[in-house]
Amino acid sequence: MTTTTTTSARRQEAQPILRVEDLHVRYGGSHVLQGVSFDVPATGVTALLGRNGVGKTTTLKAVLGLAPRSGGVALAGRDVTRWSVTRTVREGVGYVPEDREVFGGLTVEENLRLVGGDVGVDAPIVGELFPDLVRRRAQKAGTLSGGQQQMVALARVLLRDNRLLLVDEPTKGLAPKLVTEVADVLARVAQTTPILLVEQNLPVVRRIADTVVVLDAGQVVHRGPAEELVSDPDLTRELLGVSMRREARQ
Ligand SMILES: Nc1ncnc2c1ncn2[C@@H]1O[C@H](COP(=O)(O)OP(=O)(O)OP(=O)(O)O)[C@@H](O)[C@H]1O
Repeated sequence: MTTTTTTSARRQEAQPILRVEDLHVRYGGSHVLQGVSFDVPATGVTALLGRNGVGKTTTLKAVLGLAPRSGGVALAGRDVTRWSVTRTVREGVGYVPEDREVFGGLTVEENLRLVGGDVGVDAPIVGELFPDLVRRRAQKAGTLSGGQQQMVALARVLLRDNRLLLVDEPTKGLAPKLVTEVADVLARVAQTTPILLVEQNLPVVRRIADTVVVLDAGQVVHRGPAEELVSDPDLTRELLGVSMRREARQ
């Protein structure tokens, strides 16, 4: 009896927050995802990697239901494949898309109140993770730098209760200092909420990812610990077409 309880507790502990099984996406005649399967553990950062155009963004969209999908998607063991996007978001899947999509004509405060209701910038998590946004609460979001806009996009999603975050290339186009700041914010968020992260910047992957999933031509070609991949220049070259420069690895 004791053994059964222990086994069941272990099984629960080991249950992934997200399970993707044999996921397919077709856009017209183009078969973009061709049977993608992977798990996202219930803790930490899982980085979804791959060369340009292999289907990383499409995978995030298919998990949410924003891309036409077939196959299995389970959130904490529940099959969500028939759920609407709205329901999936309400059930705790937060999405930060690649293009940031802040409302440029609205202030930082107004952008956050769109999802944060009465709280907005005054929410404790904003003060804790984004003090700069609190200072800039009255500034129009369209006049913020790319990095600051990324912080608004992240803060907006974090005002909800999330069980899983899908974050698409949050450091793209940012200056090195801001890349580090965004990575640090994500690392702190991941202490409480698992993240599936599309990221091209390998030093960021090394800094914050625990696990990696590599796509190529619409299929998973590698899964494993992040450190194993990023510390192996031959493997990164083979799978991603790039390798970590020596100075970036230090
Ligand atoms: N709405 C769409 N209609 C048709 N084709 C699409 C659509 N969205 C994406 N694709 C195609 O699907 C493929 C995968 O695109 P996706 O954006 O998922 O790749 P990615 O790995 O995220 O690329 P990148 O690293 O360049 O952002 C590409 O060939 C792209 O042109």
